Amino acid sequence: MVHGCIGGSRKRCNPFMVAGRPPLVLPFLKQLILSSRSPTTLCPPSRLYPLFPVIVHGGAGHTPKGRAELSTAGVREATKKGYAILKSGGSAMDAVVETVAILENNPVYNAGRGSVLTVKGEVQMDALVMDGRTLACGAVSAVRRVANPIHLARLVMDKTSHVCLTAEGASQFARAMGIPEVTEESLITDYARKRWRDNLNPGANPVECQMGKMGTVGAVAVDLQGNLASATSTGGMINKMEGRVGDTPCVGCGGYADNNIGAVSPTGHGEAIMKVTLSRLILFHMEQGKSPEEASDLALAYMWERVNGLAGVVVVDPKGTWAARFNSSQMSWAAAQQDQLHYGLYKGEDFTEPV
Ligand SMILES: NC(=O)C[C@H](N)C(=O)O
Repeated sequence: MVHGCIGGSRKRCNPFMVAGRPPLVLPFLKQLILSSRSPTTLCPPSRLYPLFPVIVHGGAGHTPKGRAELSTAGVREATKKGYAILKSGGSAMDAVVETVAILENNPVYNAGRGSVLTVKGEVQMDALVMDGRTLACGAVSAVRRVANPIHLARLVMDKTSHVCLTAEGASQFARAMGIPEVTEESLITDYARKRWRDNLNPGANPVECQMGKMGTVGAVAVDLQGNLASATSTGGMINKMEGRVGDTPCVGCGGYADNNIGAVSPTGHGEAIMKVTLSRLILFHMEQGKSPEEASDLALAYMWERVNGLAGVVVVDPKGTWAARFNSSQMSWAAAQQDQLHYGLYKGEDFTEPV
């Protein structure tokens, strides 16, 4: 099985990495640059001077023609916002949560407004955040009538002693936190309703349909302090059973972040992702010395071999080396680093433009 060949190993010792560093580190770097001719000897300890990238996905699968442009445009815009947060000294956690919230508000994606519907025609959403500094995490599953499940997941992390709140308990917590309840209708798009109706037909195959058109959203980032974070949000799988919980809110499946290893946010067939604990499997390979790209490919290949799973991932290590990989036919993704925006949709694409 050949994987999506978007890869993001970026040069770590590029003297241009000085761009955007806080003023404090500039004299040190200047001195290093002046005292050496070879760029490879200029590389400062990357833990101290990470390249603060943010890498974002808008779902793996096959995006129908009319929606492909919208899908990549939304991911690019959200990535720029996340990057601006990092560049101004914001935390990786703020960057990934706000990036994902922007995508939840965009009806193009299967998250927040635009979520796919359950078999009963309702919206039940899952979300997860994880902080690589402390391994703190927060999740919500099967939550209804909130505009931004990712904000609620963060509140679970910040304000409770639990990791995951589900269904009505999550809604009660949202009310207690003063998060306004939105109507079910405001989360449902015509497109989601059409796909729901189409998949109610006895001959329909909702999983296959979903593999054709996904749209979960997620982001990983490294900030100026070298902290990593991951955030993922989804409406789940088309016409899922009431109460179905997918990979997204499950730590190690729908995301992971550990400052010592890396951060991952996946998208794809949740049941397959859960069976191989995809995010943690990728980090396991990185712990064994594999790059984000190699680790992603190994884990995606394993998932395909063992359970025929299709998925995509964005991954970053503490040095800022990143990858966007998928074994589905497409994944809309974008990454910002060193004032460059990288993005793509089909296998092999890596377009660049200034941020
Ligand atoms: N579109 C997706 O990525 C679906 C999500 N992983 C789920 O199974 O809930």
